[in-house]
Amino acid sequence: MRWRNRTIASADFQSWAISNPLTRRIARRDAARVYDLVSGFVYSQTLLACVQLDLFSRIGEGTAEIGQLARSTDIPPERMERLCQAAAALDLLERAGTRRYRLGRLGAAICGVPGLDDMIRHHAMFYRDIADPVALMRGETAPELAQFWPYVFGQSGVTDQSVAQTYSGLMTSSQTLVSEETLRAIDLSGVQRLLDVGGGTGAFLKAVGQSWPGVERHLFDLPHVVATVGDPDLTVHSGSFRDDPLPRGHDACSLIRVLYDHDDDTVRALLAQCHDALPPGGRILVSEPMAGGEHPNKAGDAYFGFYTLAMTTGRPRSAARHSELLAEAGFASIEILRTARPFITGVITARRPKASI
Ligand SMILES: C[S@@+](CC[C@H](N)C(=O)[O-])C[C@H]1O[C@@H](n2cnc3c(N)ncnc32)[C@H](O)[C@@H]1O
Repeated sequence: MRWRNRTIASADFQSWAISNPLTRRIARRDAARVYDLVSGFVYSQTLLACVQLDLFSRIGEGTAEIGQLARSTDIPPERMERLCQAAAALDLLERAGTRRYRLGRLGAAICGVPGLDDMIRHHAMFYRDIADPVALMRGETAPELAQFWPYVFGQSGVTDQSVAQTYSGLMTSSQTLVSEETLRAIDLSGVQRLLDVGGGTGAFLKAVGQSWPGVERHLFDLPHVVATVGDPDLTVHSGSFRDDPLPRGHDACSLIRVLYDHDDDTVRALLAQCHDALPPGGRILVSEPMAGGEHPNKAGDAYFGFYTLAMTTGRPRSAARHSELLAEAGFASIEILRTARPFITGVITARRPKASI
């Protein structure tokens, strides 16, 4: 490895590799990847500008001319053209003639995911938080995300109904893909009563109802969050898992995108609570984006690593680490399930052993 890196890091080797027919392809690919790493932030900001200016919905299914887009967004035409060209380079838009654009494949895909535009918009805050990554890592900044997701600091943190509504709205809209992936991976046959702990506005339980209509669905979340649940088919329990006992009488419980918000001590206490609340043989389901452990991945380790850093709490965990924490809480039959899009979520199930008291 040391030899490999020393060789690759040599300028002479780089210029030889790019002209040698045997190594040219790899050298070009690596150079392009480095270029993308350097430019990644610009790409993200291009996307953010498109979303903030509603370019995708302005263009819709048709085409739009630069002058028209410039007038409707109050951006000078020359700059609008720059943005459209940048967006076209990223497959967000496509050229449809001189100074005219239609949606590109990625722009169309973004329109097809409900709530994704809101998710992208809230990244403006995250980007500000990571603008000085070293200061963030040293703890010298006051990240905005820590204020945006105040519930992680406990029940008392949420006092403003509008704050609860904003983050619940984001969670609900981003839940569609997570539910899809989770429900594709798990089998709920035999489950009679499911408690979704930290269930937000009930989007996951709604999806459970569609795929598993026989399952009785219960939701537990903070008082300000459950106040936004409008589904009469759900039984709602309000409380904080930090201070209140979890409701009993369920044979399964789920934690969807809950654990990565919290430190190990909170997670240990919560898993122990879930274990105690379940009957012997009861199932627990954990679904959230996961880090890669020995094989670091972009979504878990890079994106959520920094996201939770900016939240100033929580961390992404690998499936192996989740398994350790589940075993520590007394769970057995731990299974790491495969999902088609692990960058959206990873899924683990386990059971309270039949013999445990
Ligand atoms: C990241 S959101 C996930 C919501 C939902 N499970 C989803 O995937 O869309 C985390 C959820 O945990 C809830 N939560 C955080 N701390 C809590 C606590 N102490 N007691 C109960 N729920 C809590 C939040 O209110 C929020 O709804």
